[in-house]
Amino acid sequence: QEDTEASLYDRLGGLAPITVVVSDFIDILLVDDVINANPAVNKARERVPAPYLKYRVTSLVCQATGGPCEYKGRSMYEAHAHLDITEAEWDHMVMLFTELLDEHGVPDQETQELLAIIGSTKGEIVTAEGGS
Ligand code: HEM
Repeated sequence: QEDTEASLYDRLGGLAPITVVVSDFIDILLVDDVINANPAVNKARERVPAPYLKYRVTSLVCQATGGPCEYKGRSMYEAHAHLDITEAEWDHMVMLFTELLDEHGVPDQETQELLAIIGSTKGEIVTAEGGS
């Protein structure tokens, strides 16, 4: 990446479009049957307010894309270890995210960069041992 290239944050249009995509994405995950089949995730859904999650995920994405936010939440491992997230649930989440970016008209280059950022967290988030 050249120094002169705009940050991913700027190319996505800044905080307003990022908040919309994050909000839509969390709304989709909260009612998704595959994700909610995980009992620990389903339970967390009742305990953790959606607006809180949207705020935290937005500040993380804003920071990771080069925006002016500072993520102050837990590490990805601390936030997800108790959820026993499987590889299959992860793959399903990535599929839903990719579809959503397409619906919002996010171009291919920016989509690939966002998927790379998400992908870099997989090792901390997918902690389930077996299939389930
Ligand atoms: C299948 C994939 C995922 C599922 C099912 C999932 C689900 C959840 C749930 C249920 C919580 C609340 C946990 C609790 O407080 O008990 C949470 C927190 C969070 N997740 Fe995820 N997550 C996934 C992937 C991701 C990814 C890819 C990111 C960002 C790259 C992310 C960012 C966060 C953040 C920032 C929090 C809040 C941390 C805090 O409270 O300090 N999650 N997630």
